[in-house]
This record gives sequence, structure tokens and C-alpha cells, in this order.
Amino acid sequence: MIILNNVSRSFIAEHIETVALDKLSLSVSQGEFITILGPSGCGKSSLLNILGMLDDIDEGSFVFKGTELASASSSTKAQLRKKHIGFIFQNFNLIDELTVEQNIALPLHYQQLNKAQRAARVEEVLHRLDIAHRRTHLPAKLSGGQQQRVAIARAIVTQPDLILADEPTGNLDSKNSAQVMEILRQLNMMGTTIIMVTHAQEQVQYGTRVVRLMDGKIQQDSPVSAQRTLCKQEVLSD
Ligand SMILES: Nc1ncnc2c1ncn2[C@@H]1O[C@H](COP(=O)(O)OP(=O)(O)OP(=O)(O)O)[C@@H](O)[C@H]1O
Repeated sequence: MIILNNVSRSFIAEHIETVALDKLSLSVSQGEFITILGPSGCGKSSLLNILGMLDDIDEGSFVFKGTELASASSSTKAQLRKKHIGFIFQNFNLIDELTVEQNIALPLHYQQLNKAQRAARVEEVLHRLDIAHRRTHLPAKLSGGQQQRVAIARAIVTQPDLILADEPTGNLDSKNSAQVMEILRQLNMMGTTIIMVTHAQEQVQYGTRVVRLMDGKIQQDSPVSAQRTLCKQEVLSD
């Protein structure tokens, strides 16, 4: 699905160059759930931004589903992004003035679906994430855990192949964090590829593979035991 080969990305600020990614190579197959760990500043967000086609590489090769992106146009990247990728952020990034269902419906405006198809998709994820009873609420009226469930609903309403999650539990308490991680695990079990950045070492157990970055390079890349021995939890209760 993804092949990064010798990818580098640097930033220059106040005449000082920072190498965020240093000749990094990484292949990701459909169906993996990769947890990316590493100390602050090691390049985790830079990597996720590149994978999400929100930023460009300086050097190397990035092939996404057979398309080389190093030389692709912005519109090609935008099309691939809208079709294949869902994003989940630490701060939820919901639009304050829109209701739960309006927030969830937003990405569908860029898809070729009619009104009835859009409504059906929104309905399906509202129920799947157990937020149907909050459909007319504004984000400010929701708890952090509920807001993140709305954000996940918005990320999956387009039925993406890949979810990129940047510290999705960074603003949640332990109960809501466990709910969100269980939702991600279930999405992965149903075939969605997930790449997640986290500071929470214990979340590695939800994934299939762990990648540890250090100074813009991969320091560790190892599978997580096939037996993901999580207890089944009541994950979607309020
Ligand atoms: N837009 C930018 N301009 C200048 N420097 C940047 C920019 N983005 C990232 N960097 C630098 O690149 C390096 C990697 O940053 P990145 O945000 O990818 O790290 P990170 O591992 O996600 O950190 P954290 O865990 O603190 O979020 C850091 O030294 C950072 O200061």
C-alpha cells in the first residue's frame, strides 16, 4: 500500500536546518496497524504529514497504491487523499458551529454520492460509534470522548483504506482512551489499515507492528504478537 524509500524532509527556521526525516524507508501493507513511537522531535508528525500527503518529501520516493508521489501534482495527491485516507487528530478538529451530523457529513461533499447515499452513510456511522442520540448537538456540548468518536465517525464515513491518527487519545482520560483504542482495533480487524502516532507505550498492544523513530530514522521495527489478548470491553457506552 505504502512504500517509502530513503525519504528525507528538512525544515529551515531562522537559518538553522532541522532534519526531521533522514533517509527513512518503510513499507506498509494493507491491513496493518502500526504504532509509531519515539521522543519529542524525532519526526513522528513529519512522517504522518507526509503519509497523509499534507506535506512533500525533499528526497527519496513515496509510492502510495502504485502512484509515485514525489513527482505527482497537488490535484493527484488531493484526489488520492480524499479517496483513501481518513485523519484523526489529538484535538478532534471538529467545526464548532456545525452539529455532530453536519461535521460527520463534511467529507462526503467531496465524494460522488447523492443526497440519500450521503444520509445513509452518516446514519450508519452515527450508530456504529454510538453517537446517534447526539446528532443535533454542537461539539462544545459533548465530552472529549464523544468528540473523538464524532471525529472517528467523520474519518471513516468515506470508507477509507487508511486511517492516520496523530495522538488520538492525547486529550482523553484512561476510560475514553481505551474506548478509542478499541474502536481503532475493531476498524483494523475489519480491514482498515491504521498508522497511529502515540506517546503511550501501552497502546502498542492494540496494533500489529511497532515502529520506533529516533532522530528522523527508524530505530526499531517489529511485529506485535499475533495474539492480541485484549479483553472485550463495553467500549461504546457513554
Ligand atoms: N514546519 C516546521 N518548521 C521548522 N521545523 C519543523 C517544522 N516541523 C517540524 N519541525 C522540526 O522537525 C523535527 C521533527 O518534528 P516532528 O513534529 O515531526 O516531531 P515529533 O516526533 O512529532 O514531535 P512531538 O512528539 O513533540 O510532536 C523537530 O525538530 C521540529 O522542530
